[in-house]
Amino acid sequence: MMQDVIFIHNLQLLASIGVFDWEKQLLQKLEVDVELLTDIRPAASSEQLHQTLDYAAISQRLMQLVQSQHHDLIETLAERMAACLLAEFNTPQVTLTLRKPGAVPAATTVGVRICRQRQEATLD
Ligand SMILES: Nc1nc2c(c(=O)[nH]1)N=C([C@H](O)[C@@H](O)CO)CN2
Repeated sequence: MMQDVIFIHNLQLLASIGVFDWEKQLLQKLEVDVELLTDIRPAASSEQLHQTLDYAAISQRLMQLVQSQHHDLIETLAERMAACLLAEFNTPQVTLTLRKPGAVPAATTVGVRICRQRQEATLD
């Protein structure tokens, strides 16, 4: 069973995000954690970056996606991020947490967590 994980924790992004008009006029801080299922053994034995999931490339892609357009809901952005990672990187499953720390002043943070699998994925 494939159970290794490449992860990125607390990737900080500036995004045009929110349902209210004032939120369309500025950028707000978002934080992302992602975990991508993989098998690290081929890369571990070959030491070849192309045989694993490049966390720098994944981070770059998420930053690019966030900057591409305004999103009203963090749900929409989280789904787009997970779909993008499943389509463009060699992983059968993505778990993603998206936080919007400034959204509720009385709370440390708020957000969503989703787990999405590739349609044709078999996990064992
Ligand atoms: N479940 C959600 N609730 C709310 C969202 C959201 O994206 N998902 N967004 C807002 C506003 O944009 C808010 O962040 C402004 O402070 C409210 N609730």
